[in-house]
Amino acid sequence: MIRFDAVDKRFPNGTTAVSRLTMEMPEGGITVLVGSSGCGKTTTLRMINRMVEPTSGTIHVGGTDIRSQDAAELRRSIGYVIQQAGLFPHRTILDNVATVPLLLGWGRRKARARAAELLETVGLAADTGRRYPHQLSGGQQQRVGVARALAADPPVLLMDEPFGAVDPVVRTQLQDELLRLQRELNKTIVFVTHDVDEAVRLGDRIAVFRTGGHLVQYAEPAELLARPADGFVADFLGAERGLKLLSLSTLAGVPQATAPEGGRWRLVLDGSRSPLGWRDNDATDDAPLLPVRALRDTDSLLAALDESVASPTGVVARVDADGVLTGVSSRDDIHDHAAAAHRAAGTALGVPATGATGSPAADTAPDAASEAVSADAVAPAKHAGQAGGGAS
Ligand SMILES: Nc1ncnc2c1ncn2[C@@H]1O[C@H](COP(=O)(O)OP(=O)(O)OP(=O)(O)O)[C@@H](O)[C@H]1O
Repeated sequence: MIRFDAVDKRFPNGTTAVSRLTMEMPEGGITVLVGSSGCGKTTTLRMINRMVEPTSGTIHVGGTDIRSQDAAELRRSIGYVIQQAGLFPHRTILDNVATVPLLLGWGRRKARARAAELLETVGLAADTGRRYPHQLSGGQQQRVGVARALAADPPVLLMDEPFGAVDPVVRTQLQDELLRLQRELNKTIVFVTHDVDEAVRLGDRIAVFRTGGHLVQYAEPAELLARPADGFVADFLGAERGLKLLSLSTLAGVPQATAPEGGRWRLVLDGSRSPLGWRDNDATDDAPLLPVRALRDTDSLLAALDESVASPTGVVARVDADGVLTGVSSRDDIHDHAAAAHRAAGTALGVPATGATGSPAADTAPDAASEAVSADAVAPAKHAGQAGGGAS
């Protein structure tokens, strides 16, 4: 766990970057720091590995006051990933990844073996190791950056806008990879981003900062979206707060019926009972099938809502993990469930907002028990590994 106690940072030019920051970043979780430009996110991150020293207050990592540790040693024990990856241009990818193990005295052979293993872990081909950074795409460079940060197997990983410079498709892939890695590695990750969707997708907890390094709200994504502490947080989260909240709920609890027969639309299946598309019975026999985006229980309610309005059939095809049809869900059932998920998260007007809370234990859980929505349905979709995606 990382703990900030009344931490201030004032730079010599008089700028207050961080003000009286008290918060805990839980072990094995992803804590995301968000807020407008210049609000102190990077300064907060860099104080954790002593690249920036606090003006006052204390920071503990794993129970140890970081001032009691040698700064260089501390830095080597904490992974650090930045935008543009920050790779050494004249070193091969393998040597870039092996940097910290070599500094730690592992020996060249062992360090390179570890580097090769990590390239595979982050989804890069083995021969990537022989190349130089300029011979890789931006997304590949970011993967190398993550591999390099993981090289010495540090318990803590600091990530400063690591996916900020890549296009949206690659960004989503990198986010998926990070979530996959995190399920295996269980690191304590502190992640800075400007992007609310990225924060909601990745964060176990999200800290929203305002200029001057003031922590305005610190909560789980669902609570943040359902109960922004004030107008600043609500504005920062954006107009589609309600839809973003649905990206955190899964389709699991939505009722299913058998696929329609005899009406205008018929679901065509292949030999393994996987949906191929919708047949319009009013159209000619040679008319192409209408595409179907079949969804699994682990897909998000947002994906289901999207499919339910995009499909003229008004129903969403549901499949199991093998892609085999399990039934269909109606637009009305999906809408009802979406509304229930909102109520469960406490979005009803008039629910008092929660302010900045330093300790995770101080936050109140949404009162889900009274709502007609199953626990599965409000489980974060990201942990199911299928956030927003459709079955294919
Ligand atoms: N070395 C420095 N000397 C003086 N002021 C600094 C220094 N580093 C940062 N600042 C100021 O401290 C404030 C917080 O900066 P910081 O980089 O932490 O913000 P940020 O939230 O990460 O911003 P961004 O999202 O734009 O990266 C800003 O006003 C910035 O100009």
